[in-house]
Amino acid sequence: MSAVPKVLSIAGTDPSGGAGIQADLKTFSALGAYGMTVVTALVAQTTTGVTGIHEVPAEFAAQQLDTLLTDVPADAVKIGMLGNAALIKAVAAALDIYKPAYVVLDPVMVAKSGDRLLPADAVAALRETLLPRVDLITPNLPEAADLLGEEPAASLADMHGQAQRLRALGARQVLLKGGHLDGDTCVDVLATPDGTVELSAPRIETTNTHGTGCTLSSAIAALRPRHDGWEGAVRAAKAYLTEALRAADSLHVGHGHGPVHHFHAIW
Ligand SMILES: Nc1ncnc2c1ncn2[C@@H]1O[C@H](COP(=O)(O)OP(=O)(O)OP(=O)(O)O)[C@@H](O)[C@H]1O
Ligand SMILES: Cc1ncc(CO)c(N)n1
Repeated sequence: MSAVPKVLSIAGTDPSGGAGIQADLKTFSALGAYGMTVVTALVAQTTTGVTGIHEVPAEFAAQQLDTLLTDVPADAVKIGMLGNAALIKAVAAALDIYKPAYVVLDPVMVAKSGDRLLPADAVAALRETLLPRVDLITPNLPEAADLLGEEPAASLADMHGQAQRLRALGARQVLLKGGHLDGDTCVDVLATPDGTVELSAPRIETTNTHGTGCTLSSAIAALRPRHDGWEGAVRAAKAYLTEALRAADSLHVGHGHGPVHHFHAIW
């Protein structure tokens, strides 16, 4: 077997364990990767919403990155909640220094509960500073609309157009997630330099959707070192997420949108 990939999540916390850095670590472990973390923000949140955010000073996020990456290089990096423009710039600077092979950016802006996790005035920093430095971005429909300054896509045809326009902004690969559209299937659009493909999965009927975006982006980061290209890693990650949504059926956590379940074995 090839060496175990060491995968870093740079993200905020979720004490309920369903989203954020906790979801990322569970995903890494379930997929056989070695997980590492740099926390950007402590978030008081659960399945029902966010009650407070305590951001880490950008210099201290940089110190965590330097301390970690000088000892343990990451084979892949997933970036989630960053919270403000200073944190965005600190992460961009670390990418320039340490040059990890694979970087996935989930441009987290708003939690499923509707609470903002990135102020509107920091979206430009994300677009201009980070987007050109990463390999893949994984926006949902409202996030793509915010990055482009357009209305959210209302159809698959709109999604194709927006995925292409996000590439034109400098993102090398774009996975535009269609979970927010209606229908029996959840279709995401992957735009790469080779063209645009639709990735479809059955829509699981469940209210346990807390952490779907975090799980998908960290699964892609964990799987990318084991695949030849982005499309294979993204397809495998989406299959994993669909199983985690199915497994959430036996999980009863909280009074809001329950988390997906990273079921892999019973010992
Ligand atoms: N009910 C469902 N069944 C199957 N797949 C789903 C379902 N809901 C979302 N997905 C898939 O989950 C992934 C995340 O999609 P979504 O658009 O919900 O992301 P998100 O809004 O960023 O999530 P989050 O709220 O965690 O930030 C996509 O691949 C989407 O197609
Ligand atoms: C910290 C964190 N990151 C991402 C999400 C996804 O919405 C969340 N709820 N919390």
